[in-house]
Amino acid sequence: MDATVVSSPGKVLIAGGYLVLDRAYAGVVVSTSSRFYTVVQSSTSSGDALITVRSPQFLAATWRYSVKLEPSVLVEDLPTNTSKNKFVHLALQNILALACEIKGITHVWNALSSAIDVCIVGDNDFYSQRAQVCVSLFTCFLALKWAVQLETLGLPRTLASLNQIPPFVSTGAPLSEVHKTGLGSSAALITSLVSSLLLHLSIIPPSDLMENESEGRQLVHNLSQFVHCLAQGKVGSGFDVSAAVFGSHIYTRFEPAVLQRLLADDASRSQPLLPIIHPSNKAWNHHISNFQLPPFTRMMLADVDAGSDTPSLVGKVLKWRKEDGTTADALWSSLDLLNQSLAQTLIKLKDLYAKDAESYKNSLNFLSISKATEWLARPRSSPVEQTIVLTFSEVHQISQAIRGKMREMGTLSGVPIEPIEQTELLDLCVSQPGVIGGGVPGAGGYDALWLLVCDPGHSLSPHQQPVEVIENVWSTYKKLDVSPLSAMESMAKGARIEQLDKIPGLRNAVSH
Ligand SMILES: Nc1ncnc2c1ncn2[C@@H]1O[C@H](COP(=O)(O)OP(=O)(O)O)[C@@H](O)[C@H]1O
Ligand SMILES: C[C@@](O)(CCOP(=O)(O)OP(=O)(O)O)CC(=O)O
Repeated sequence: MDATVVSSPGKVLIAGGYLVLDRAYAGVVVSTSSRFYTVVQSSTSSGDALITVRSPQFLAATWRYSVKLEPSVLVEDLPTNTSKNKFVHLALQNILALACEIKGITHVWNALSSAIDVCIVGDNDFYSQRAQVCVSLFTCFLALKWAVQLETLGLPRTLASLNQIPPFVSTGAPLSEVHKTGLGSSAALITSLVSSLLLHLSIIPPSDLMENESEGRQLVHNLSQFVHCLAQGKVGSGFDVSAAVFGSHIYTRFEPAVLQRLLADDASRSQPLLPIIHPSNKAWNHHISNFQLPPFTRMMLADVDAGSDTPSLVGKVLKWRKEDGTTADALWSSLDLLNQSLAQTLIKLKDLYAKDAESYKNSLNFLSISKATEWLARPRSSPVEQTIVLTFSEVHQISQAIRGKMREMGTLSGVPIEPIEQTELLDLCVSQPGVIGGGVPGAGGYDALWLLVCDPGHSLSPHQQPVEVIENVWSTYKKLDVSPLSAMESMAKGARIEQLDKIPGLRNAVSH
């Protein structure tokens, strides 16, 4: 039987951090070209395990499970497992339980008539190369591979250097020690695991993952959100899982009450899943509205420092919001206006391109070689081009205003949302030619930054492309350690069925 392969993208919340936790406010999430891949195959190995899950990029990352379907579904770690993976285990338990409820025990037994091997790999972007240098002596030794590639061999910290690293490279560390870059590894992993197994067990048809709005995709969403909340032990806004399922969009969260009974009952597993997880359950009131970055622009991401602990930032901001409701409400309202106008102005650019591609490209050539503060200095020769330049300039101003409000949130709540070190770096970046805007993604902190730059797709000689200008700023920046990520926006909308041999390096990674 052929392998069943599904990939799911990572995420960057470019606007709406903290606000998106409240259903009254929507966030703008961009899905990334960097993805998690789950490959399900029949297994030739015999033994007690019905399901073997492997993550070959990590040390000691094989988990073997026995499965009972009667009297109730029970997936158990084999005693020989040397580590546990709560996310994977909970996913398997609940996927099989839901599958039995939908298609019956006999169907699931037949689908599992031979043991299965599940292999999970993530694009290199999900894990920081730099962090490996310091996590442990052992990984220090192994990380020399990376250091040798990127520094000792004189390779600059650029996108071209990243491209020279083999796909799905081994991190040389156990999962527990690896430093994540904030692209949402667990959400992308759970979504690709849930989708691939629901497909493999014939619970959803492949056609459902080829469409954006199918019942199967909604089922994947609801089950992935549940498993993710259960594994994380908390209900976040869910924008990360939503991006992994649906791709870039404007996200309004679901009311957490929809999962309350299931989460409370998990230990006894006495509740049926289907009435709650089924797409027809109206209590799932999340809202997904279409969004995509404008043509000929590129999102650039940098992994900045040692990272921030999102839950502790969230706790402090929400505590302050409760204590100073009036100030917070005013801030939330003004920030939301800016967030929504950022989304709509970016969408407007897509429409302007659709109306007059030539004027759009002409404008982009000009924008690419001048700083945003100079874009309106001289009027353009045609009114259409003037409108396009004006609209790009609006995006710049709105994104700068959002940064200002996020800094205000940080100051008022005593949380380093855009700490001064990040402000200095971002100010330097957004003052470069061709840079439209940027900020700290999600909860902010020290760990990452995003930029939107013009990407005209042809040489601007004698000028550098904005992407190159930024790579240069990052690789020569001294005050912080800044590494680019190779991710850009994913044009594919969320979870996607893949062919094993069409993804460079995937078959090789899976066969290790
Ligand atoms: N490649 C992988 N293979 C298996 N499990 C993984 C992998 N990457 C992440 N995980 C699971 O996700 C967990 C990390 O979740 P979390 O700390 O919420 O990360 P994130 O913030 O990236 O979503 C890990 O402990 C592990 O259980
Ligand atoms: C604060 C938030 O609104 C956004 C956090 O976004 P991040 O992208 O910073 O999240 P992590 O993946 O956990 O690092 C919390 C939420 O929406 O759940």
